[in-house]
Amino acid sequence: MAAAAEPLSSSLAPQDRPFEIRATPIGYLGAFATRPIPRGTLVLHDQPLFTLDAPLQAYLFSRAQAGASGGPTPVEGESDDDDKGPAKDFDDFLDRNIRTVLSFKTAQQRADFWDLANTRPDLPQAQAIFATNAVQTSGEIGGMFLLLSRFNSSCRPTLSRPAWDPSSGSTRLYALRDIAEGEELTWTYLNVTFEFEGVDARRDEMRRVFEFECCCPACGPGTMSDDERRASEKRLLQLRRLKERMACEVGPSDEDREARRALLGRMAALSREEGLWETADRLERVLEEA
Ligand SMILES: C[S@@+](CC[C@H](N)C(=O)[O-])C[C@H]1O[C@@H](n2cnc3c(N)ncnc32)[C@H](O)[C@@H]1O
Repeated sequence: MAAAAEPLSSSLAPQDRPFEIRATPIGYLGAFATRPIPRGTLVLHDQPLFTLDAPLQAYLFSRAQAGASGGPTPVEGESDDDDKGPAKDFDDFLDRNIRTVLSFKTAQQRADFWDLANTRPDLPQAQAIFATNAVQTSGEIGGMFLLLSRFNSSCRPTLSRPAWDPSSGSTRLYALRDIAEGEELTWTYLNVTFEFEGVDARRDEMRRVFEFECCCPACGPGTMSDDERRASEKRLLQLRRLKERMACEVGPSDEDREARRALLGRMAALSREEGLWETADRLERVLEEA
């Protein structure tokens, strides 16, 4: 299988990876290209240090609250914290389970985990690091990836969103366009349904979901001139309107089909102008089949 031939980024020496982790101009860490990366290149391929299945954890917590004992031991996350008494709440329960999982990892892996960003001081520390960095693998399962955790979000990302492969238990991120040496490697934390929203709506959504102010090149203050910002907002508004019109062009006639194709072509071109490369590629694939 082709996937098996692609080495995990974490198994490569840092100098063999096409990126390095270093400070961004803002001060926190990020990943930067150390050489030109052609469009389509597999940039990051990694396996999680561990995963947490949210529904399973909720079930285990309710079981622990109910004082359940005996019966089969659940596979994931049952900790041996009996000496500390019952967990105070769900966050405490998750924190303990993460610590238990970590106790089976190497000293280096544990040190790398504790070194990751923590923007959730409201949570117990292990759970806070998980909440700051975990990435969805499949369904409601969160994956804790040590390298991917250093990649920041951008609303005009240079990389695709992480694509989870259940057969290899690994995730892959690809270059969406040619990337120059020194450019930051980013992906979009926001769900694609938000891709056509304007800067204020995106920033609000980032704050609501991820609890930080988005400083990416498309959102950060001073990253665009007023003219560029106006042009961007106009393109996004056009894209939202075209998307609404697409929903109406569902008829079976040749004319309807041509109208759909014209809309898709216009949307793909606008997306590309806006730097929404992944969306443009997706629309072009739909256009080929329309
Ligand atoms: C998964 S970590 C990314 C790596 C992190 N910057 C570091 O220093 O390790 C996620 C955190 O990075 C910061 N971050 C990521 N993308 C950002 C963005 N577009 N604007 C502002 N902060 C961002 C936020 O603090 C967020 O909680």
